[in-house]
Amino acid sequence: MSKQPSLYVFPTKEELQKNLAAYILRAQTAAIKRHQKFRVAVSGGSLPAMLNHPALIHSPAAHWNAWEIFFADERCVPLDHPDSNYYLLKKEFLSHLPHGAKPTVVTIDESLLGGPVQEIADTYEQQLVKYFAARDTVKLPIFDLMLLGCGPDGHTCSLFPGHELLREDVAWVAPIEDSPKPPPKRITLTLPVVTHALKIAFVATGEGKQEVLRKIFDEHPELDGGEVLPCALVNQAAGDKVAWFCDEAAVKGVQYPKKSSL
Ligand SMILES: O=C1O[C@H](COP(=O)(O)O)[C@@H](O)[C@H](O)[C@H]1O
Repeated sequence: MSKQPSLYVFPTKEELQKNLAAYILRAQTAAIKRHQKFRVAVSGGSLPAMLNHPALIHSPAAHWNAWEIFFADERCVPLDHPDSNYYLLKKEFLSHLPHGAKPTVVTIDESLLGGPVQEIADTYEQQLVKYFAARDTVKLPIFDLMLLGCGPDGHTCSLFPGHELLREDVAWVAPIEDSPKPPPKRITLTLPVVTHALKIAFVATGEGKQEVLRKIFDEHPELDGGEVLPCALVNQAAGDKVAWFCDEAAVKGVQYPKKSSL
């Protein structure tokens, strides 16, 4: 059995969204069967808009009230600020859900903004402990699904190339105060938490992602002692739990074997 991530490529945004919806609903159904809940972590950036498709939003297979939505990373700004990942998710996805759909959405504690970022991270981690500890009396939470973006520099969540946070192996949620991409103050799930999820889906589209996808899939800097990009670290650690959803523009020039259907 292959232990490699799957790289799915679709000819249109519409096809990508439909296949992503099918993948998410499959993960949801399996999770509900296992533990009556669907625990998913969601990124900001270009990801929330990809969820906005009738194949997901209006699917009769979606059990919204079983969804527990967490943030893969969040910017330390008010929840109604355009930089907030919650704000984006609400605008692009949550506000489009059918009447009566009431997923649980776990946001950062806004009352802590302005104080230490460490406290915002610790408080978010305590929220995770509250949701996960009853089932997972273990070292790490087990998300049913991570829905992640990939920045043009290879970052995911708020885990940036070369940053010391990539070595964090105790905390579930960590603060970052020097994010190279604004805003500088954020919190993020840590790499061990991300790679411990049952399934991890990346979405990367457009020619702006070509170069980084070539590096992630075709180059092996670790063999030459080079710097491994955060998205590549997830690929390495999580193997066939990882599925990439891309369009043709993003994978132009990528040699890694591609798939066209789930
Ligand atoms: O800053 C962030 O960027 C990444 C990637 O965003 P994208 O627009 O290139 O997809 C995103 O996944 C992360 O949640 C966000 O905080």
